[in-house]
Amino acid sequence: MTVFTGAATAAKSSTSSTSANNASASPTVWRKTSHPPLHFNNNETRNRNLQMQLKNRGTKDDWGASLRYDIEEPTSSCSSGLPIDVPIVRKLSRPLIQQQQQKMEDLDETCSVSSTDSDRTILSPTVPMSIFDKFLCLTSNLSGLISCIIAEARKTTECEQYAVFFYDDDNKKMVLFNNETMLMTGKAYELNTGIVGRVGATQRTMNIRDVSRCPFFVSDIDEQFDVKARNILAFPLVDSSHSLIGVIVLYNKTPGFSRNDEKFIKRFSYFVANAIAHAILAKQIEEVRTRIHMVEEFKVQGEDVVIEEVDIMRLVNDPLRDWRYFSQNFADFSFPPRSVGENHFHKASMMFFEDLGFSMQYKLNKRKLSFLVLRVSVGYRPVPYHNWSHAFAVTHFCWLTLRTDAIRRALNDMERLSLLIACLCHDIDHRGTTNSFQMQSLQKTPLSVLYSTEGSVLERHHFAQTIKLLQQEECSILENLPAADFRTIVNTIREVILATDISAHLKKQERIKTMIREGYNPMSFDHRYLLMCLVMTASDLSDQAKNFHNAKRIAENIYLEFFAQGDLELQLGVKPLEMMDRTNAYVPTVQIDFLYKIGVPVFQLLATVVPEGKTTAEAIEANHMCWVALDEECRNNPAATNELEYLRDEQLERRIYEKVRKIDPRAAELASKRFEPVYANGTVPQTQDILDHRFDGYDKKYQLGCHPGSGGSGGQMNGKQQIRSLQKTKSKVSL
Ligand SMILES: Nc1nc2c(ncn2[C@@H]2O[C@@H]3COP(=O)(O)O[C@H]3[C@H]2O)c(=O)[nH]1
Repeated sequence: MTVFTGAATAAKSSTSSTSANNASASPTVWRKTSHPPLHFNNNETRNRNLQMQLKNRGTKDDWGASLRYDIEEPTSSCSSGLPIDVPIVRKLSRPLIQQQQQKMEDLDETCSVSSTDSDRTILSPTVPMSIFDKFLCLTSNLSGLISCIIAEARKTTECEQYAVFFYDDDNKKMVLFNNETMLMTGKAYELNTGIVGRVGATQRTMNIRDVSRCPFFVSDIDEQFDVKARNILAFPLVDSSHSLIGVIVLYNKTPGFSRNDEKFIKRFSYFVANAIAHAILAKQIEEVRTRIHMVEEFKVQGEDVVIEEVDIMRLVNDPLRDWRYFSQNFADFSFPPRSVGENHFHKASMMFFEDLGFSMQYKLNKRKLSFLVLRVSVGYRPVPYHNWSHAFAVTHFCWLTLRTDAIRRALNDMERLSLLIACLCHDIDHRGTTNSFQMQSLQKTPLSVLYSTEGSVLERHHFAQTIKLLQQEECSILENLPAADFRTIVNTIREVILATDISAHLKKQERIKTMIREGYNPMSFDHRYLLMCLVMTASDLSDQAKNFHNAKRIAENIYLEFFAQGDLELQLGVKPLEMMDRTNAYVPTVQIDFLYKIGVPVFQLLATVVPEGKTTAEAIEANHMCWVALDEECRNNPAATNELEYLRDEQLERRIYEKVRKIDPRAAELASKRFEPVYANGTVPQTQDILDHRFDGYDKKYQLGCHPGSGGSGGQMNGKQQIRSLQKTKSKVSL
């Protein structure tokens, strides 16, 4: 059997001592990197091959287009005198030659390196099976697999850069792998163009010593990621079914890629090809799953829920209600709207449109409005906080604001109608996880695939769901509007729903402060936009501007969501934010920070434009004081905050009010203000605690054990300092 270990046999152009790594033989004779060795005993064959080499000299065929090799388990290596672990490489694509036993002395005579033991080992680098085990463990993460493969290749070949191309069999193109979410989204090139395309077409490795002298080199193709190629080792990835998977290009090794590098690559590429083939298959399966999920995402949440005719007729036939039907205090800014009971949310939502005159003014079809309100309510998922009761509470606060003289003067009717609809729909299909969860989670949620490039992933989805509802025949309440007005309202709804992304609000906060400081100018489109965003954000945070009991209980629901997300992230191997990690979160300090940096400023700003809402700023400042007092109480007793139950502790709540009363009696009065249980006229008294959304996590019973967070209330000020700072601010800004 003719056995060779790739003994390099440059054309006899230089002394036999030429190093295997020598860049090339004399300039006039192109070194054949892996041309069939000439050390056959049969002189006739030898001469024929020599003539072929000389004939091909300097032509495109003389470019080290190695023949395909296959790796065969060592069988007779012991008889060949080769070290036991050297795999025997047998050519597949050459005519099977007379099996001849290769004597080691032949190697000395023909190979271009001295055949000492160490060289022989170097000549035939084996690739430890442990590498392939590593590859096979990564087939579910294509990017990770590619990184691992390249790391192994660079470790052995010491190349500077690399590029990976996959073969798109459908379009017969080589596609650059750019780590994008979806496969085959990179730049595509014709097969057979450039070195990449030639290696793909011939399925043969090419080792180009000097790209500037290679006729196949095409810079636009063969130089990717701003690499300036000097030399290239490009090898095909061909799986065990001889299908081309792709091409890997290694750039710039000093002084050039050697025979050994080729040998290594030939062994390496076979396993790499199969590992990548599996990873691509896994990726394609994942993409199909994502596409299926994305199709699901385009469905309106709850669209499978049948809206019963009886429910529609109950709303349609319900006589027009005055707001006093729900409670004598229903129109107070301090009234906690959930207390009317979930069975009244739909009716009250209908009343908002009537009370503001929109039903008459825009000829809103009552049946369609009923259908929309019912369809919106089933569009919310039963998560602890971002649920239908949150949407109702937000819409109630918006209704309170829209009916004030200040807002009637500041905004036109279409803007006010847009705000009301936006509040009702602003969190439709919320999953109880944050935007950053959509973007960071390892498996890329379908929403992040759909919207991640623009940011505000969830808000864009909420808007998409809203528009789909408004376009449904049964819910098209805006059908009687002129097309231009419809577009104006839809655009306004989009802007204010996007404004509910708290990170978007923080970017606008300074502009809103400037608008307030300079005085609201109704002739300014920017001022109108900023005011609508402020009303939307205040409505979204309004639970924190009610009494402390309401604020605390709703905050509990927020942390139920946060902790459930933290549990999910831990399962996914992602470290959750401290405030979402139930074992580390300490709610009082998170609340103190959130109210001081976001909540209180929002209602102070709103109160300067809407004097009728002045009490909301006082209420949220009072709640900030309560959280500071709660923090002091809990710090003395850390064990008490091991669960969220302490937020339901009525005795603790009374102690908080006593502490605050000593500092600011007015604040204590606002924080402790409770409304009698609400019995809407003629309905069953409320039994179930409507603030209660008991919840056991998205997929696991949650283990509690949060401990007080280290350090103060975050930022540079502790709670007491923040209170003093707020009191100073209040004295400056005339509320
Ligand atoms: N920590 C904290 N965050 C809140 C509170 N109220 C609202 N938020 C956050 O403010 C965000 C406003 O937009 P979202 O409703 O999407 O999500 C809301 C919560 O993440 C609160 O009381 N505490």
